Amino acid sequence: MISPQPVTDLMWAHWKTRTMLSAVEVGVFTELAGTPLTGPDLRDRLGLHPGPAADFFDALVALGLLVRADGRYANSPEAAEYLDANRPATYLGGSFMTQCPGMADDLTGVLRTGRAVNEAEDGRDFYRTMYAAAESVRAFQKDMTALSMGPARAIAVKFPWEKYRSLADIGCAEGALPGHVLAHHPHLTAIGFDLPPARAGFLEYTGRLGVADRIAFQEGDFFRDPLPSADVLVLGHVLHNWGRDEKLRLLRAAHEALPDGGAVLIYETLIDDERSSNAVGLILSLIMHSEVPGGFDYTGAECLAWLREAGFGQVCVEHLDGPESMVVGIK
Ligand SMILES: C[S@@+](CC[C@H](N)C(=O)[O-])C[C@H]1O[C@@H](n2cnc3c(N)ncnc32)[C@H](O)[C@@H]1O
Repeated sequence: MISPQPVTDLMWAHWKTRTMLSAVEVGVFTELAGTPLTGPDLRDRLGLHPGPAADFFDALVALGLLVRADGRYANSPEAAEYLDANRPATYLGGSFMTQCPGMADDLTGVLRTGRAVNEAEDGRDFYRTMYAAAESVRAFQKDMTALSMGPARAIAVKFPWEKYRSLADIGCAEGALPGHVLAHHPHLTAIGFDLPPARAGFLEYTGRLGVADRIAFQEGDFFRDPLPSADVLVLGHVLHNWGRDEKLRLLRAAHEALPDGGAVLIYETLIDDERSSNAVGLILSLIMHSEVPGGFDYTGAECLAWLREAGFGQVCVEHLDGPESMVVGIK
């Protein structure tokens, strides 16, 4: 008999997400920061009804977000790091709250029409609209940090930074990648390169990480201006916004800007070469179809071929964390 479990698991995934979001919304993880509490104390501080509270807290234990010891609840290490609103350099809860509810409601329409829900014509149009108001710039940047925190921290330890002195993050948003890499590697300096509206958020976020004296923001348009020069050029979740020709244009520009021996480092939720196991990579590609027409996610094999076409001799793919991988090309 074929078990229905794989499909019911996907339905329950929705409820698991909903439970985490309610915990973020009522402030469970922020309340528990540094202070384990009994169930009744936690419930009273959060103003929750006694009926469902115990099941709610224990569900969070089962989800790995809380731990329970000696009758008290405490944050798991992951919840303490990423869901406590008082730790703004690593807090992801706010972005989850805005990204998750209703986010995918328009997917069926996109599948039927092939048109972006926001009616953007391409990536340029998407950013023009997104960056029209300061609040939407900051909200977008926080969403980018929620996506790039995992790969940024993995890249900080997996890439051989000891061989290099400088990096430039092209399309840096808030600067999660250079911020976390510099926090791990005191010998490095960095430039964050992005459109002018990204500046304020970049300075605020990297300032919080205590690396402001080794990092600078350089405004520019990567389709019009030369890329900054550095030993390593990073393109994180950038190529997937664009069509094949623009992807190649960016890789050629990176090759031109790098010194001999310099590296381009691309990180994305790379689709596996068989296009059958990295569901997040494939779903993110669907999100590109619904937000930035022309953009698409791609496999490691495709990226290696583009890098060779752009002139990079030595190229490789390495898994980072969860659905994310990096592709490196040496000039
Ligand atoms: C999808 S976000 C990725 C942000 C970040 N690298 C990350 O991994 O979270 C793409 C970034 O490219 C920037 N960008 C888009 N068009 C650009 C252009 N023409 N020139 C420079 N930056 C651009 C956007 O402002 C945005 O910060």
